[in-house]
Amino acid sequence: MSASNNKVKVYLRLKPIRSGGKKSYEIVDDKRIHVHRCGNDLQKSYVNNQIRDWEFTLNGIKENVSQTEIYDDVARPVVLQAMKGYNATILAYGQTGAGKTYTMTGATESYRQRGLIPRSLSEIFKAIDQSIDQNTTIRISYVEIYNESFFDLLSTVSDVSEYERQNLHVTEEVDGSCYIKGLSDHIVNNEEEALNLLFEGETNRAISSHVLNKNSSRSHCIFTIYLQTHSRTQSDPKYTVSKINFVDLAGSERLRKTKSEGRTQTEAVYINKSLTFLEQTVLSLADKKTHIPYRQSKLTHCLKDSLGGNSNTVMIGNVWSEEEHIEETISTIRFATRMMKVHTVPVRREHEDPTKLVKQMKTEIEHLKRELAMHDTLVNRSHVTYENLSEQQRGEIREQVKNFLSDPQCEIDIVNIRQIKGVFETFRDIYGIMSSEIEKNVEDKFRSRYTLLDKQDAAAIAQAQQAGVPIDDNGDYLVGETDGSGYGIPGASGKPVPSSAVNAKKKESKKKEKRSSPTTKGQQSPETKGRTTEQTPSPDKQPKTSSIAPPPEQEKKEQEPSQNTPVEKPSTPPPRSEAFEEFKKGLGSEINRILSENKDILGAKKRAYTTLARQINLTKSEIDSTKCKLNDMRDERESLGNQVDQNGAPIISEEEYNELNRLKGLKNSYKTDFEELKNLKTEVAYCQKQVDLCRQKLIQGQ
Ligand SMILES: Nc1ncnc2c1ncn2[C@@H]1O[C@H](COP(=O)(O)OP(=O)(O)OP(=O)(O)O)[C@@H](O)[C@H]1O
Repeated sequence: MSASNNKVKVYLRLKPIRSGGKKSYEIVDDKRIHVHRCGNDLQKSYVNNQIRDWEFTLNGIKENVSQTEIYDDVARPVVLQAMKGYNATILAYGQTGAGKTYTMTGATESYRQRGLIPRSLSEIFKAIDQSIDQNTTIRISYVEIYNESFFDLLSTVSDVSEYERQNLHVTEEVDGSCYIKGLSDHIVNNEEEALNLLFEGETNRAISSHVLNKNSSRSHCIFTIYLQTHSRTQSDPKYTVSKINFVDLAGSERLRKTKSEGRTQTEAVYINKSLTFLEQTVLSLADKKTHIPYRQSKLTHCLKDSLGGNSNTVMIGNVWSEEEHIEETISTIRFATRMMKVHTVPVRREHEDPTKLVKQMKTEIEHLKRELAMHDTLVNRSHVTYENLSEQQRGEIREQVKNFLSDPQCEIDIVNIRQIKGVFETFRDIYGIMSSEIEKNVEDKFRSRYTLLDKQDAAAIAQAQQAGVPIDDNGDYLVGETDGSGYGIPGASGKPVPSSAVNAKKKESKKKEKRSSPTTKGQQSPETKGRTTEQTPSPDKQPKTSSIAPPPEQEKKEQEPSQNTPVEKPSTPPPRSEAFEEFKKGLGSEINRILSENKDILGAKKRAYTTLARQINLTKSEIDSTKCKLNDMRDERESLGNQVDQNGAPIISEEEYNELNRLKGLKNSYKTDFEELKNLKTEVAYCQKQVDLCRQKLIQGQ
């Protein structure tokens, strides 16, 4: 068994034939069985007379074998796998009285005839006792499904509440494992404790008597051994969990044969029904159907992980050997062959103990820290620590960053990741301080230029309106509406007011006024308006409860400039393009000059590059055509028969000689030009960088 894709292994166990009984089969080899109808059957009406012989191949045919052999061949391999962390399921299926309980539990009165469960327990506890490096905890549960209801067979030895006892139901785990919620499980420390629980459960099982079995199980029973194996090494957080399900199914029975009546008959109906569901599930699994009807019955639902799940699953098909049971025998073997087609994917269920894991990681961190410290000492970095930064260290980093920002020559030495993070955090702090300072500066600048009106202050607003400041119904000062697409100063809500949203009539009348009297008091010239729109600060930088209006005196001065007094600065700066042009002529003239120079040089270099590239292409095509020509000459020469000198070299014509020389010259100039082109390319890139740099400086300087 392995963790790869597996198929369910199926064995057939034939119950020893009673004395005087007649067999209906021959064993072909240890895997094949030949079943045939005897002549007597032909008289009976219930057989299909057409088919009389069948041959089946299974994983093993067990006739007259001891309980030991069955354990060693069938159960032991999966039990050993379970001890390594793989789930296991052992199923006993077959006709009533065929020996399922005998196989699973054995004959309690005889030690030699003990079944797979006691033998498995024995093997497990022996392995636990012998293990030096592993510590395994064993828990046990025992449940029966009687008339389609779960019953905890160990509830008598546990303090399970009545509610839990009545409400056992199947739950699926994330990894696909299934368990019965509410079912009691019991830790056992040795084989004896485990066997006691097995016998306790056995006494609680539903048993009835009928013609074919005086102790017939009337329910499906699942005895489960849970194993949790930890390493004895304290630090190892890994542990495995697995379980072994021993499933003793109730036997299929023909009421005619068992002569069941009353309660036993009802039980038989339930048993046969749930076995039909089991068969349907197995059929769907064997046919790889997309929907598997696990939930049809309690049995298939709780065996979901054993049938086509993550378990190593084996099935023992128990059959009677006598010919009178040939129908049931064939039916059991058919089911067994279908079961053989069911795939399972056993997975080792390894987990990690979180407490141990944390402990292990802490130790690992300590080791790594020590290793780092040793490494730092070796490379003379003994001053480096890996603890959290102290206040003093943070102060030092702040100082380093300040120096770095103020002095372009200053560099910050990288020491470790924590210090880098500290540096970035300091940058972020400084950025935060700077941006709020900038915001404040902008606000102060506006305050120095404009008068802020409190929207609640009706008197101030009236005064402003008297002075000709356009204020809308909301008390907002109207600006930025030259083209209908700009945005105004935000209203009290703080939201920017789209110019298109402003009352259209007002807008229209204002336009008319503007056309008739461009310098009307309170109105701005189109140019000034344009500037206002351009320089309107972003809405969030505005005081939220105030509107802005230019002081009336200042505005008057702006609109009625006197001949003698110097022209007042406009209330808004010029548009960007205009300001930029002014800057280029003034403060930025030097850098602008350098930029133009660099541009000229760049232009010249680019032109030279293009010319040279063209030249190279020409040379290349000349080389190609000369080569062609030389090839033709050589071909012609060779077709006429080569003449050679005393050294054996071919004698060529003067024309061919000249062409060869020409080719040589062309190649040389191609090589030289190509080198020059490469240099030019570098120069162009360099000039481009210089131009970009100048341009950047010019933009930043404005
Ligand atoms: N291989 C065997 N060797 C000896 N005795 C056997 C063998 N198989 C079954 N028996 C005996 O046959 C009887 C019926 O067996 P068992 O109770 O195990 O059948 P079963 O399949 O579990 O029936 P049911 O489905 O009705 O519970 C028992 O007395 C048992 O000891």
